[in-house]
Amino acid sequence: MAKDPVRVLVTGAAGQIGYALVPMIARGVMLGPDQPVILHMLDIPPAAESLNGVKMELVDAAFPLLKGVVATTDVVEACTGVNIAVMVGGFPRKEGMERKDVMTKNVSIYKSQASALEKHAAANCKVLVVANPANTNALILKEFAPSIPEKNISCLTRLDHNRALGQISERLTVQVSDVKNVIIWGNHSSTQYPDVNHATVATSAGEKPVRELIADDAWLNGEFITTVQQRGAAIIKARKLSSALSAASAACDHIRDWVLGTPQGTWVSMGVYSDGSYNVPAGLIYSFPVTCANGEWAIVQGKCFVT
Ligand SMILES: NC(=O)c1ccc[n+]([C@@H]2O[C@H](COP(=O)([O-])OP(=O)(O)OC[C@H]3O[C@@H](n4cnc5c(N)ncnc54)[C@H](O)[C@@H]3O)[C@@H](O)[C@H]2O)c1
Ligand SMILES: O=C(O)C[C@H](O)C(=O)O
Repeated sequence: MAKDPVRVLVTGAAGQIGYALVPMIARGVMLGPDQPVILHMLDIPPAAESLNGVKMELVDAAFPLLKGVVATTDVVEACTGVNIAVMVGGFPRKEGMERKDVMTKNVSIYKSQASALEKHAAANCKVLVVANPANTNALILKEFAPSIPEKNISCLTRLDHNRALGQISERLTVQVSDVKNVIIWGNHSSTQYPDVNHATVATSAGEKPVRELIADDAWLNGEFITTVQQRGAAIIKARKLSSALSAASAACDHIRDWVLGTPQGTWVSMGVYSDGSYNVPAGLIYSFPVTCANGEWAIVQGKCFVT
């Protein structure tokens, strides 16, 4: 029997991440190839015409899984009945700025959208904040939507996680799909700590530690870390725009693993509220290693990087 459609909200849908993300969702990249979806797309009035253009393209693409499109500048209409909310709406930083420099503009958006989600989203809606500063925006959303369970509010550090996998795979000339269990600790900012101390690579002789295979601690403790920390800035310098296709893909990975589960023996990085694990103050939104099953994440314990 065909599944009921899932309603997925994308805010900032007329922007560049939105333009990369909505076709991925409509193709089943986020929720699976047998899961019908109804897309809710929100943007602000100056972007209304462009948003309508995205809607026209979604119709023209004739995605078999796409059962409806709501394209609106009305936050209540956008949030009504949504099961998943991907919060991309906001302003990206420009070259030379830190992500916290867009804080004033973006945080106020998350205050007002928190109450719309709280009042109008489906019960148990899962929320992913992408817009920067992502951890702070998620924290604001959590504080201003107290009836949404804390465990349902997360922010994106999967892009950093995927960037770390990508750097290891390039360095070792192995398939990125053979590398797993890196960890991004902390904020989606240049203060994050990308950790390879438990990461492994699948080889013909079994799983081997990344540190052993790379055999270059100076690179792993230096250039590797700064490359991952600074990758967002490097993309902005190269493209004159911030990352979009990789951010959209990471958002799909984040939601897919949260809803459908992480593979056995694999963890991923998610920005989630701290329960005090690893002595991170309780209530902060912080990136930890997590496994997911039955639609719930759990922080992986015992992977402390301070030895
Ligand atoms: N967490 C991550 O890994 C990650 C990665 C890449 C980008 N980002 C962030 O994602 C955000 C979006 O990036 P982008 O490149 O798509 O930007 P963009 O400027 O291309 O698109 C943002 C869209 O948000 C819309 N918007 C602004 N205020 C809004 C509001 N109140 N409600 C709804 N929509 C609103 C804008 O009109 C625009 O269409 C930025 O903050 C960027 O820094 C985060
Ligand atoms: O770096 C940025 O400002 C955009 C995004 O957060 C990224 O990491 O690519």
